[in-house]
Amino acid sequence: MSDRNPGMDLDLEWVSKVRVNTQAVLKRAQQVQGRKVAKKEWQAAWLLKAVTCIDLTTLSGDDTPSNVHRLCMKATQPVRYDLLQSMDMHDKGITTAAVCVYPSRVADAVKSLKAANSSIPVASVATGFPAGQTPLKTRLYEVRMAVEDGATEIDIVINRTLALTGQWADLYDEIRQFREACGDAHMKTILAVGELGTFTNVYKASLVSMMAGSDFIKTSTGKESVNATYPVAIVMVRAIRDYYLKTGLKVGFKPAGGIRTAQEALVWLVLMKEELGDQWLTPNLFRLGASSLLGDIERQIYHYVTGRYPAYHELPMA
Ligand SMILES: O=C[C@H](O)COP(=O)(O)O
Repeated sequence: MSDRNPGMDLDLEWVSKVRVNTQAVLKRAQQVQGRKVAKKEWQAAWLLKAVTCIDLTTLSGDDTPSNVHRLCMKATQPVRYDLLQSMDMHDKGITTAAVCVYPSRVADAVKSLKAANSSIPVASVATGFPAGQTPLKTRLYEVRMAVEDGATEIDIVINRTLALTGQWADLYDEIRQFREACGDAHMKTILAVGELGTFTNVYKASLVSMMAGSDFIKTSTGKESVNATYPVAIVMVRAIRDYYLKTGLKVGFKPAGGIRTAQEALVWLVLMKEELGDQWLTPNLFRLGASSLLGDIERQIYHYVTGRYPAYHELPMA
C-alpha cells in the first residue's frame, strides 16, 4: 500500500470554492472510453497487471466460511497456471491485491489465507456498509472489530446525509474518527457517488475524505443503482491530483461496483495512466473492486495467449 496519508486540517475555504465543469468532465470521459487501449500483443500483459490490482470481493448475505475460502484460494492463484506458463509468468507468483469481505467474515478469510501461507491482505467493509445509516458508535465498533480479527485494510462508507446537507466539518470529524479506529490498517473511503447528486459534491467529498486521512478514495459499494462510472472517476482522480499538488501526498483510487469485463479493466488502467501517470499504476495506489471480473479476464487472456506475448513485468513504464 501507499505510505499512509496523514491527512491535514480541514480546509473549508478550499472545499467551498469547488465548482466542477460537468461538460468538460463528460467530454474527457468520452475520450478515455474511446481510446484504443493497447496493442494486441500487450493486452494480455495489461490484463495480468489488472489482476494484480483487484480487490477480489464477496459481499453477499449468503457468504459462508466455505465460499470465503474459495475466494481466498482464487486470490492466491487468480490465473490458470498453464496460461501463466504461456507468458513465461509461471514463477512470478501473481495474486490479486487483496480479498474484500464483510466484517463477520474477516476471521474466515484470515484463517484460509494463513493456511495457504499467503500474505494477501484482507480488506473488510465497515461503518454500516453499504448505507452507513447506523449510529456512529456501532460504525466505529465495526472498524475496531474487523481490525481485531485481522483485517489490514478497511473500506469505510461515508455518511451521505452529511455530504448531501453540506456538513463537511462533521463529515471530516467522522472520517477522522474512523481513521483513528483503523490503527495501522489502511483506510479506503467509499463515497457512494451514485447517491451524491452532483459532480461538485463528489469532488468536495473526495477532498474532505483525503484531508481526513484516507489512504484511498473509492467510488461505490456496488449496492447503489449507479456505481463506478468514468465521468465520476475523472472528478475523483482530479481531486487526488489536486490534493497531491497541494500536499505532496499520494492517495490511491479504487473504482468498484459493476466492473465485469476485461475491456472495462483496460479502460480503467488507461484512465489512471493518462490522468495520474504510471506511478499510480500499482496496487499501492490503484485497486479494482470487483466480485465478477476475474472470469472474463481469464477468458480474454486465454484468447490472446496463442503465441509468446510479453508479460506484465516487461511493460514499458516511464
Ligand atoms: O467493493 C466492491 C464492490 O462491492 C464490488 O461490486 P461488484 O459486486 O459489482 O463487483
